Amino acid sequence: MKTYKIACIPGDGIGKEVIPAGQAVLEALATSQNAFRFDFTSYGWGGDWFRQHGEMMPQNGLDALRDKDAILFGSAGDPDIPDHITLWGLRLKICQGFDQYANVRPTRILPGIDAPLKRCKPEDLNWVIVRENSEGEYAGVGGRAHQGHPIEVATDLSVMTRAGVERIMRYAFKLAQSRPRKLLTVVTKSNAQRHAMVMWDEIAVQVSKEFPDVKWDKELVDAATARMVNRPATLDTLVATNLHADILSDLAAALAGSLGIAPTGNIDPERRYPSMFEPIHGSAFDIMGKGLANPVGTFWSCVMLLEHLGEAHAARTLMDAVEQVTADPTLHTGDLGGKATTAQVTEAVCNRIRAGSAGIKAA
Ligand SMILES: NC(=O)C1=CN([C@@H]2O[C@H](COP(=O)(O)OP(=O)(O)OC[C@H]3O[C@@H](n4cnc5c(N)ncnc54)[C@H](O)[C@@H]3O)[C@@H](O)[C@H]2O)C=CC1
Ligand SMILES: CC(=O)C(=O)O
Ligand SMILES: [K+]
Ligand SMILES: [Mn+2]
Repeated sequence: MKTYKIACIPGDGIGKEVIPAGQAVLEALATSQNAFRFDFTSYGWGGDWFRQHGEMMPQNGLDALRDKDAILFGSAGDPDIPDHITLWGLRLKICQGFDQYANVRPTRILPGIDAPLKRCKPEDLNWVIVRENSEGEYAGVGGRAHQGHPIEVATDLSVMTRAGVERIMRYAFKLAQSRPRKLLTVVTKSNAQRHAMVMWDEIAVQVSKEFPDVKWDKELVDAATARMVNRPATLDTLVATNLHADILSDLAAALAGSLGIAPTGNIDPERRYPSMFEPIHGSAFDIMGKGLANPVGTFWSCVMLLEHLGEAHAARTLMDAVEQVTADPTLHTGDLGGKATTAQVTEAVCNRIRAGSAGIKAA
């Protein structure tokens, strides 16, 4: 039987709660479908590892992940360690080390979820945000000098390469082409950022010629926020820089009901390295350790992981189970206005998976 090697990295905060939940639903799927197996290896990297070893993950940690079929990731972020240390020491080390340059963030309003926009029907909000995930504002280029003196200076330089922009544009156009509406919005800020973002726009025009059947438009990022709120149905696939898409995707998740339901894949489209799947949220210091975290963002990320592995049937089964559970408000966690715990939602999804496959076996 096909066995997939999956690295699990819960990381910090509620990552430690939602990743075991994700593993449980994947196990339930494997057991009930009996078509493939998972070989999970868990890594205790993150803030606790940092306290013991002075680093978020071992220097050569990527070597342990290299031969995995996929990585399931929780969050990097610890209340007692600066956020830039935790993020760069773990998540960005993996994303950049494995050149996972396409960060894919689908959002839609799942059944049973009371989204905050009163004029937005569920069918009006069905987006995928493609985030450039390897350079731009998060290239890590910059520095500080004269530290502690009145003349202190600090820079974070946004770096965009032609190769980097071309590959993310091509990925986004291809993804838009694969979706029914074949509609792409290129998010930019080329009015104020007059060098790299102008190149970004130019490359969008060039790459668009390879995709004559994709309708596309351009929107400045500030106006894009308003369009998401006021005219959500005019959007389908969006492509944006690392920082812009980071912000827009939290907004998208909130408009669909909660940060706790939104998934993402950090994809290496060329499959040179394993890709990494994670909920878009962070460590959620305010609720960590209480069993209150919504695991749906992780489950949906597991759906993306399964799709990446080519297990389309299992992916659909899991998404169906998740949607059956969100449809029941008694199974909503606090972020969705409910009282359910992480464990109750997880158990409910596992039960739906088992019931679904029992139904198929009986039929
Ligand atoms: N990919 C990653 O590893 C990420 C790491 N972070 C890190 O996480 C830490 C906290 O960051 P914040 O800005 O507070 O963002 P956050 O996403 O952790 O939390 C923002 C708000 O959303 C709520 N929330 C998030 N996920 C939830 C879930 N699954 N269920 C219920 N409620 C949920 C939290 O309780 C909080 O009120 C920081 O250290 C940050 O750097 C933040 C985002 C992504
Ligand atoms: C770090 C962060 O906020 C993200 O990857 O979404
Ligand atoms: K995360
Ligand atoms: Mn973010």
